[in-house]
Amino acid sequence: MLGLVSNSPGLAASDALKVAIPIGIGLASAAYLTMKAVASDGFGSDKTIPIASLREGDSTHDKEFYEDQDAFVERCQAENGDVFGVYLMNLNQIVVSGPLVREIFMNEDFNFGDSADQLTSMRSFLRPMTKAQVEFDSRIVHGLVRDNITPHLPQYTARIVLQLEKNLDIEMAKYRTTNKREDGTFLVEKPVTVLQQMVANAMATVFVGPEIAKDRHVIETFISAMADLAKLGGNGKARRHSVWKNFVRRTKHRIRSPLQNHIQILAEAATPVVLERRRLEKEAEAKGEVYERPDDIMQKMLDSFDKHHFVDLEDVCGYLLFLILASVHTTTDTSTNLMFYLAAYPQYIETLYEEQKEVLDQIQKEREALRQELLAKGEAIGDDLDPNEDRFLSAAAIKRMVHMDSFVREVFRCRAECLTLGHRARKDVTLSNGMVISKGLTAIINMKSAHQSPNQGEDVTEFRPWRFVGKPKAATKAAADFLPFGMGKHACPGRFLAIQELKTIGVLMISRYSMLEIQDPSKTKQILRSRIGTPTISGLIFTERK
Ligand code: HEM
Repeated sequence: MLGLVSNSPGLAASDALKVAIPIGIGLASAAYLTMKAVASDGFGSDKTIPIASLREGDSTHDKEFYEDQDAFVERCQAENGDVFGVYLMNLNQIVVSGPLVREIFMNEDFNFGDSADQLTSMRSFLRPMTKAQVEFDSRIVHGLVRDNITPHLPQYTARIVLQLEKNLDIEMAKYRTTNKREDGTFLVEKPVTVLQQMVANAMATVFVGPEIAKDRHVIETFISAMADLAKLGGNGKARRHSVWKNFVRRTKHRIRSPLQNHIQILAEAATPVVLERRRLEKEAEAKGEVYERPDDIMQKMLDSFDKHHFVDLEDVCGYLLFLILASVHTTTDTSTNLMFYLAAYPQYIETLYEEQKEVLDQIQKEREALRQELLAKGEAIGDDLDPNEDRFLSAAAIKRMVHMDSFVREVFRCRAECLTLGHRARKDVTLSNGMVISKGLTAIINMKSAHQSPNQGEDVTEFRPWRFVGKPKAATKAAADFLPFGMGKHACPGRFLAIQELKTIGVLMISRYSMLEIQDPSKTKQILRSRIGTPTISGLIFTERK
């Protein structure tokens, strides 16, 4: 298998030629497609789908939407019902609301990736991730997460917590000294940079293992790959589909996607580690000993190399980088947002702090009782009951923190964009209400109809962090009433890891800081509703817990 560790195949000059020819053809097709889009009404064959009226003076719905998403969606739904057309992001899209939302997620003829690609040319960016040119629909990465991470999460927790804790302390120490204020508090101008280091290091130890995760170049490349992805998503600016921009991006990516550099850096760092692992495996075999396989996703991928038809180590690194992008970008962004919610609603911090103390006290008591039981029977106390680990943040302890779980779920519920998670139709699809969404159109989800439905309880427009306490509504439960992770077969397989990390980050923060404040409170509303990938526009002030 190691023979497959190749020299990286950076693009040769001849590849530029391969791109030059399509440029001419591409220019002509771009012009043709633009004309075509303008010429047709573009909302498909079903004329019973109402089109939302335009505000006086507007030629599209963008301005009204970006001014006040809630008011826009409310007006359109009141005027048109659950399904209506909008001209948004330079695309004709069909908004789907209420119970019909489920049909979009559950029908394989709608595709989330197709829609994301239409807006961002994401697939040409990601293409170097797979040398085998496996189709994006292959679900290899879905399976890797579902089979290797989710069921074994408790095994990875100690490593994750250690990395989160260590990197939180390292990053905060920088600000504590340089940004100390007279009242003893200190300012972190860009909290996202703290969270980036925490999350990238924690994810790295699970995906590529502790040896590679120690390499600063690797962590830096993960963080900069994330920035490249955020750039593709528009860095929080108003999204706008552009045939021309897509054409230019795809052409550039075909010459060289920025992802290629990141993959090469990872492959270079991984090569000696894989060689050493291979050596140890052979050595163990020769001695007739059992080789203790390192417990990380890279090893699992190497062990299933043939099953997944990987081509070489660089190919494996491509998939790993995709997993890093899917996990680090989303989790960093959401945990940063979580910090701002803690700052905007400081009245809830003490309840969360009390909860963690109670849960850890309880676990300590239970472990002590087990130790006493063993002693009474004259049996030895194993390492698993080491008293030094009684107050460790285990997966079980994090699970018991139901207020933190509810807080995190409420952050997701309140933050969600009103219209998002577009799914493009691969063929004409008839909904159960008889309406037909034509092939090529994007069904965009009315999240407000799900997240602010009366089924969510009282004051659905308000942030009520204990809304889900005592209810069967864990933050991992992807369903029609909770859609940040999608739902159905394609629901995010990484949500169990993501939620556990988010809760841990919340717990670590409030165990060290009794108060977080938004440096510029005038930006609070904008920050709390910011779209994923939006740069944060205010710092945070931290008060250390006495
Ligand atoms: C706050 C964190 C996260 C959010 C909000 C999030 C959200 C999503 C969403 C909306 C989808 C698309 C669902 C659909 O197609 O309808 C998705 C897919 C996916 N996510 Fe996540 N995700 C997060 C964290 C993670 C993590 C930590 C991992 C990896 C461990 C991960 C791995 C994936 C993969 C592999 C897919 C593709 C699934 C498929 O195509 O079947 N995500 N995620």
